[in-house]
Amino acid sequence: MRALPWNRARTLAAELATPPPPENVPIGDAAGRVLAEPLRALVAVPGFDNAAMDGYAVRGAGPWRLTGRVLAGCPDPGALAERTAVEIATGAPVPAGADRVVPYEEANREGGLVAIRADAGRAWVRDHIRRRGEDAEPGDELLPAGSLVTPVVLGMAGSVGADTVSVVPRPRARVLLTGDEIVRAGLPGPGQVRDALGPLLPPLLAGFGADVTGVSVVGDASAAALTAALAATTEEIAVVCGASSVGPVDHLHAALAGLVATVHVNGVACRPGRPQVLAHRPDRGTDTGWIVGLPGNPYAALVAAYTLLAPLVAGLTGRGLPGLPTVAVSGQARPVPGLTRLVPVRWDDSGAVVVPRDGAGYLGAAAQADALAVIEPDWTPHAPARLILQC
Ligand SMILES: Nc1nc2c(c(=O)[nH]1)N[C@H]1C(S)=C(S)[C@@H](COP(=O)(O)OP(=O)(O)OC[C@H]3O[C@@H](n4cnc5c(N)ncnc54)[C@H](O)[C@@H]3O)O[C@H]1N2
Ligand code: MOO
Repeated sequence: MRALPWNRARTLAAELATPPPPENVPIGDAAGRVLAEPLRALVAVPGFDNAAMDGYAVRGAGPWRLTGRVLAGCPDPGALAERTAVEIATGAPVPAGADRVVPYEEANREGGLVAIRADAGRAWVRDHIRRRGEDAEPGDELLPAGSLVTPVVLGMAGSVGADTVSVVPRPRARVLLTGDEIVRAGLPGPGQVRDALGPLLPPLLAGFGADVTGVSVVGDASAAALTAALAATTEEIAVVCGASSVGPVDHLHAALAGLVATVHVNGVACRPGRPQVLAHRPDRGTDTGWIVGLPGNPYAALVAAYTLLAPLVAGLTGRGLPGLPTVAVSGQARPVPGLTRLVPVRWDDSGAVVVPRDGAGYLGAAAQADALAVIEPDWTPHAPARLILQC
C-alpha cells in the first residue's frame, strides 16, 4: 500500500470512526466530554425582567415617590404606580410597569422622593433592565452536537437549567509497547532503552479525549504474542508502539494479518513518522476495534499520534477534525520534496520559530516547543504554515 499524503491520512482517520451511543452525565462530571446532542435552553435567561444596576426602579416622569424596596430572590415585586419608585438591587425582579432603573450614582434621594441628579447627563437614559429571554429562550439551540464541553459551556448549561448533558462516552485505549530492549523504570543497562512512550501517551491521549486503561510490554519473540495481545484488547483503541517497520522482529503487520484486520493506512508521506498504521478489526463496529501503529522512535511516535490518533479520537467522539491555525514560521524547517515535515516550533514576536535538532529518536526539541508546524514541500522561510498546538 502506498504511503498516504499527510492530510489524507489525518482526515481519513477522523472520517472512518463513528461515536458510540450517547450517555447522560451530571454537569459536574462532563468537563472535557463532547456533546452528543445540541445543548438547548430549558428556561429563559434572564428568567424575568431584572435590574442591571443597584438603584431605583421608576415609573413615569420624575421626581418619584419612594414606596418600598425589592431585593434579589423576591418572588413577586408587585406593580409600580405612575410617578412612584422602589429601591432595587442588581438582579432583583423589576416591578410591573417600571420604565427603567436609575442607578444610585445618577439619583438624588431626599425625604421620600427620588429624582435624577442635575449632573447625571444623559447616562440615565439607559433603562438598566435585563429583559426576560434576551439571552436565551426555552428550546433555543445554544451549541451544536460535537461541541467540546469546556468549563464555560458547563457554566452556561447551569444558567439554562441543565442538571445533565448528553455526551459521547470517552473512548478507551490500551497501549502496547514492543521491544525486548525497552525498560520501564530505572537506568537502562547495556543495549537497553528507557521507555519514552509509556509516560507520553496516557496524558497525550487524555488531551485528545480518550482514557488509557493500561500500558503493557509485548516481547519481540513472536508475532503470536502481539496477535494475542491485540485479540485480547477490549478497549476501543489499541495503540502499538514500535514493530511498525520492516525489521526482523517488527511483527505488527503479521499480527494484523493474523487478525484479518482491514488496514486503512500503511505509511504516511511525512517525516518523521512514515511507518504508521491505522487498521480496524473486521469483527467490530466502527465505534471500536481500532488499531493504531506508532513508530518506535519517540518523536516519530508523537508525530504519528497527532496524525492518526488525535483524528481517530475526534471521530470516535463526534468532534470532527479541528481546523489548524496558520502562522508565519521562521528558522530551519528543511522542507522535503514529496513529504510533509512536522517540526517543533516556539512562539516569538514574529510568529513561530523552529526549535533546532528535531531528530526522530528523541523528544528534546518537541519538549521545548509550543506547537508542531506542518511544513509542506513548497514552504520558504517566513512563509505561513499550519500548526498543531501541543496538548
Ligand atoms: N529498512 C528500513 N528500516 C527502517 C525504516 C524503513 O523504511 N526501512 N523506517 C525507519 C523509520 S522512519 C522508523 S521511525 C523506524 C520505525 O521502527 P519501528 O516502528 O519498527 O520501531 P522499532 O524498530 O521497534 O524501534 C525503533 C526505535 O525506537 C526505539 N523505541 C521503541 N519503542 C520505544 C519506547 N517505548 N521508548 C523509547 N524508544 C523506543 C527502539 O529502541 C528503536 O531505537 O524504523 C526505521 N527503520
Ligand atoms: O520517520 Mo521515522 O518515523 O524517521 O523516525
